Amino acid sequence: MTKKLIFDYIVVGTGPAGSVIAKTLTDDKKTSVLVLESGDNNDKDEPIRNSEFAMELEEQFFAKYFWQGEGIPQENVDDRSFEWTTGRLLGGGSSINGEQYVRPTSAVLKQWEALLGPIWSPERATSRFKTLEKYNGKTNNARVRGFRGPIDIRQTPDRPTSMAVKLTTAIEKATGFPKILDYNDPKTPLGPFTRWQLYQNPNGRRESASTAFLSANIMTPAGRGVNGRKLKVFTKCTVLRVLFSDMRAVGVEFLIEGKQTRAYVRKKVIISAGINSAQLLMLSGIGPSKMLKDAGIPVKFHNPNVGKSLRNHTLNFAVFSANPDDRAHPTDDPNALYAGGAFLPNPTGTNPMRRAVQLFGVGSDHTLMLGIIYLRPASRGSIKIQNNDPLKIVLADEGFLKNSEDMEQVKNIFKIYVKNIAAQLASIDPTYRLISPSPDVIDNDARLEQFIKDNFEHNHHQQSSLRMAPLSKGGVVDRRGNVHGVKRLVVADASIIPFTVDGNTSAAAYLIGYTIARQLLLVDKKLQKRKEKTRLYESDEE
Ligand SMILES: Cc1cc2nc3c(=O)[nH]c(=O)nc-3n(C[C@H](O)[C@H](O)[C@H](O)COP(=O)(O)OP(=O)(O)OC[C@H]3O[C@@H](n4cnc5c(N)ncnc54)[C@H](O)[C@@H]3O)c2cc1C
Repeated sequence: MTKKLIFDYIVVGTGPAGSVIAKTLTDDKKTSVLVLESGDNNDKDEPIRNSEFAMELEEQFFAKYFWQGEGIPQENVDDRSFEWTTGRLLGGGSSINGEQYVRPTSAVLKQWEALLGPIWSPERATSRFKTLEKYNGKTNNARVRGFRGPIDIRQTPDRPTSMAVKLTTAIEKATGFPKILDYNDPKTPLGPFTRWQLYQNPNGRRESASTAFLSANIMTPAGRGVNGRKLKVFTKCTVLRVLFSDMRAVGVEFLIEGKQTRAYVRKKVIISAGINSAQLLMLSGIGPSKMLKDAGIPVKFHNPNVGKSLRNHTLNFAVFSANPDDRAHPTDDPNALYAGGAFLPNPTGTNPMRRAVQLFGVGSDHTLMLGIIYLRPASRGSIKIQNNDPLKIVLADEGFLKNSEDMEQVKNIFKIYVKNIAAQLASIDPTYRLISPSPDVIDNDARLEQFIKDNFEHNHHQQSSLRMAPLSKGGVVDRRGNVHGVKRLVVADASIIPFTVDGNTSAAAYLIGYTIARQLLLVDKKLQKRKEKTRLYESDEE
């Protein structure tokens, strides 16, 4: 690679945020974008295309498709360590995740708007989701759903299994929330439902950021933009740091085919590296000055907020015996993946209209597992670099259950929701019995606490380590993703989520990527107009 690489923009990472940015910026066929992705293009691999592998991917974290690593032992979870990973392949996390499509609710987006202004309002978010999605499902509110966008969303299955019907009926009876048709309708954010909305084509294949935004109508298999699109995508290429001229980002240094190389920008560098974005900022001299100095990195801008405020939802499971005659998946739809679900408020009755709990059923022949996500954790973690080696894993402390309030909330979910759902399920079909935790564990506070620790997991919903907020309010980037303290450097991905989202995180990452790409284009347009005006003015003067 001898030619100097110069583009209008460089995008690091092809997860939901990076992919939508790359496509949106190059739509005009004038703007040039270089995309650098550490992983390979595995879109054709059976485990990636075939949604039936989703659960296996989540359990096995295959080295071929995932970043390999663990976070630091979690003090409040008996020093257990948990995977610190995301997809390392085209599409990032969206190519290996559990496919659940959940938009953040208006309650959360109102917080975003109050802090950051109208570009993040619930109304604008709804309008952007409409543009992005191609909803293949039912709703009572078609005005808020999109049916022609690039991301295929399948509501599935058409005919729910008896297992899903029993579970959701039990949730309905146990909580008093009636079943809902479309949980992504901002008007119906709470209640049980039999049909999940999954990132899938109509035929049940996985829809990822790669298949939606970097597909054959956008680029060739070699990563070149088609139909005049000025796009270049390099895979197997790991960005090491951002290059600066004074305080202005001018390019990046990266490894490709084992060689250290540089690429430069005319406009901006955009980091969309997900859980690795904080590390990239720190390696580039933006972060807490003491940590950077200790690591031997020259400080470009001291910002103690970098890597702080990391959040993740908690995940636990309750296991029920099931009726052997009930099927886990419909015979005609093995890609349905889940046996019903629900979004519920805090079980103790505080904030009764706000989502705090996500439930999802996973069936097998003789059991029903109920996944329980607590969506409003108060605990915060942090990301620290160990030294100036870009390939050295960070010290990721997820801070699970650090705030004792979180343990109380998870216990309440078991004591109130799980116990009542178990009672209702048993009354609907006595073959459904709560096996784990057993009812006596739920009734014993100390044993329940231990069960929650032993059984603790997470759903890889890491967010907010580079919060989008004013500097004085713990921010790392402004409302348009511009990194505080330097110029021409943007972060756009799940790491900038300003307030914890109340559902899975990839929809928020798509929203962030798309919104920021649109803002960049808008600013470019304004600058262009200003330049034209100046030119006119100058020619009048001549
Ligand atoms: C196992 C699992 C299950 C999940 N289930 C769901 C689910 O069901 N629904 C849901 O909505 N969300 C789910 N998530 C979360 C969701 O996938 C992420 O929130 C989402 O992918 C984040 O998008 P992103 O664009 O911020 O970053 P990512 O998707 O993480 O993309 C970052 C990209 O940057 C690349 N990259 C990183 N560092 C570098 C570097 N230095 N140089 C070059 N490239 C780099 C990575 O390889 C990756 O491709 C799950 C995640 C995991 C891991």
